[in-house]
Amino acid sequence: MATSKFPTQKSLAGRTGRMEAGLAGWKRNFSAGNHCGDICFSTGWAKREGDSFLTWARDIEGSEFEFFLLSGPGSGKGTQCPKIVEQFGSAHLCVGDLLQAEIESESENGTMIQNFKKEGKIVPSEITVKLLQLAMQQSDNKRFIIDGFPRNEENRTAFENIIAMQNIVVLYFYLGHFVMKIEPERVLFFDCPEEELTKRILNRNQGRVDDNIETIRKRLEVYFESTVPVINYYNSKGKVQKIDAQRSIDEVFEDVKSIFSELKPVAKDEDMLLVVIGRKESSTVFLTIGLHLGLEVMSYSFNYYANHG
Ligand SMILES: Nc1ncnc2c1ncn2[C@@H]1O[C@H](COP(=O)(O)OP(=O)(O)OP(=O)(O)O)[C@@H](O)[C@H]1O
Ligand SMILES: Nc1ccn([C@@H]2O[C@H](COP(=O)(O)O)[C@@H](O)[C@H]2O)c(=O)n1
Repeated sequence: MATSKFPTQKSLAGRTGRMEAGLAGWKRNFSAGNHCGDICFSTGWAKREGDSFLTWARDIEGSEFEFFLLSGPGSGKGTQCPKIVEQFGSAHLCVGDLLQAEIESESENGTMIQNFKKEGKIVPSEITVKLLQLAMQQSDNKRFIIDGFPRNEENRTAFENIIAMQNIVVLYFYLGHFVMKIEPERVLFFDCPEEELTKRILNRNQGRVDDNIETIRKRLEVYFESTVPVINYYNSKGKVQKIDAQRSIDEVFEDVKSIFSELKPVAKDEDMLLVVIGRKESSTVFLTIGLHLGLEVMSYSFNYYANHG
């Protein structure tokens, strides 16, 4: 989460016409000294026309949606992505490429990453998630296709807990639904048999250090052992869209296109209850998030405060 994008308390005070009720509540609590302590809760009803809850939650993360592309090595992820970008304008973030750029920049982790790659092993999430976050923050785009990630449970939980890893935890309630983690909007799975994957990689001819039969075997092993369970996890949540990838590039893209064309179902004029829980100054965060999202705060209160100090 790029908290730096949020307006500061100073700029917040300078904005008028919006969120007056919220500001009044915030000032009351701030002057009562309720802003500092171990845990504070701030809640309020907010509204924004034309956006669904999902889009709204994604704005907090700074993105409208994320698609994960999760399939076996050589299934055609890197081939389809430029086509998606061209047609739908999303940003393509290929974790394999981000790691390769680290190797080439000779950063301190470069050699270690290179060794993982040669072995077909998965680089620790600490590194990949950081690279991914940075790439997302640096992108002007708000729609991301994340290619080749999460490759294992560790990748998945590290990514989904980005928010919790910050000092503040933001919870959203909407009509009884409760979302605490950021998850991808959808997961595309290119279904392709092992023999075809191997054949494609061996014919790829891009000089990759891991495109040899020995490493391909290891990569496929890692794929079945570690990535397939992640795909199954998202499948159990109804997020996976399987595409038969053993067809021509154009035929595969036809299916991809129909999935992307369905995007952005938007509900109208929804009211939402935004709850912010933080170790400090949840009120400020509540209002800053509201402003950042262009929300009209309809009512607001600092409901609960507990000092465990
Ligand atoms: N539908 C297809 N039919 C035949 N060949 C394909 C198809 N899609 C991609 N290829 C070829 O297969 C090879 C692997 O494709 P690509 O690099 O897109 O796979 P990938 O899923 O990104 O692989 P990796 O995970 O190893 O990076 C490339 O040489 C590509 O041109
Ligand atoms: N989440 C990831 C993605 C990739 N890697 C490493 O990079 C290699 C190549 O990735 P491709 O997506 O291009 O197949 C892969 O074999 C891993 O070594 C990773 O560690 N974590």
